[in-house]
Amino acid sequence: MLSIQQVSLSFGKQPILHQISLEAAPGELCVLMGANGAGKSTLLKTIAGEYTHFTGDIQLGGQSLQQLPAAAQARCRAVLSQKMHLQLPFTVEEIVRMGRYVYHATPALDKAIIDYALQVLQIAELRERSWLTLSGGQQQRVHMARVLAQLLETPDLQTTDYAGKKMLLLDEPVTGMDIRHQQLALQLAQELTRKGVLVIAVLHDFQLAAAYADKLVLLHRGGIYAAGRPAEVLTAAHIRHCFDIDTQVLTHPSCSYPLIITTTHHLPSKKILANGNNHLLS
Ligand SMILES: Nc1ncnc2c1ncn2[C@@H]1O[C@H](COP(=O)(O)OP(=O)(O)OP(=O)(O)O)[C@@H](O)[C@H]1O
Repeated sequence: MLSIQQVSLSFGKQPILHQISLEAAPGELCVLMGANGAGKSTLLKTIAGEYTHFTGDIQLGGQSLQQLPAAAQARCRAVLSQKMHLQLPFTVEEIVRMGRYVYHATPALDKAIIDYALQVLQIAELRERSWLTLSGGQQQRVHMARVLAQLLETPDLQTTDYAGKKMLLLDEPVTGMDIRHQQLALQLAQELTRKGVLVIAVLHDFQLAAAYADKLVLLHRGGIYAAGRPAEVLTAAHIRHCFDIDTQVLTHPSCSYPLIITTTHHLPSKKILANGNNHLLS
């Protein structure tokens, strides 16, 4: 469904993505990981059509992304960005409704899908509230409901097969969510993959990535350092190289994925801290 061939992208003279090649199939949950600044959001935004000045080729369903009109892109993929800048006091329901603008569906179908998305994300009781007054985790759930409303064609997760038709791009979707809602959001993503949706998600949490990813792509300095099943990619050596921390990768009899525990902590030395932050140490 998604084919990325030798994609490179710079901002000014600064190269950010280098020769990225990646294939992702319908029904796959592909997780992008990497240290801060590795290029995850830039890659996601490029796939989302936000950055068009790349070299190489990105094909979506056999069509070059650059040939697909913006409206057609919006109907086949939904995007949850890392940062949402909303200054106006939209209600929760109004924000979820924004997901439906790309369609010209009947008001009854729009309402049924919005109601369904609000229920799935457990925010139905917040529907009249101003988004500005919500907690960070609640705001994130509203945005998950918005992208769900954009993706769905029927108000359920059973009747429609989306294979080859829909892609969901999630940039740090669980940031700010408590552990139960993190699980809820990723179980929803997993459920969507079972209906054929291709999901690409940026995650920072090793454990969540290991538990939910079908394919894990580890980015390092704008290139792909490793890609494959979580157990192949999340090795202590790869983590050491890309994150500069030591870990132990464990197996557990009741767990089908690797468990990662950190074994060393690399804080700056006391001398460096003292030079820069005297007031903190006094
Ligand atoms: N619009 C931009 N103009 C210039 N540089 C940018 C721009 N967007 C991102 N960068 C730079 O590109 C690099 C990759 O940024 P990106 O946001 O993709 O990283 P990331 O892997 O998502 O990091 P994080 O984990 O911190 O979210 C960083 O060095 C960043 O400063």
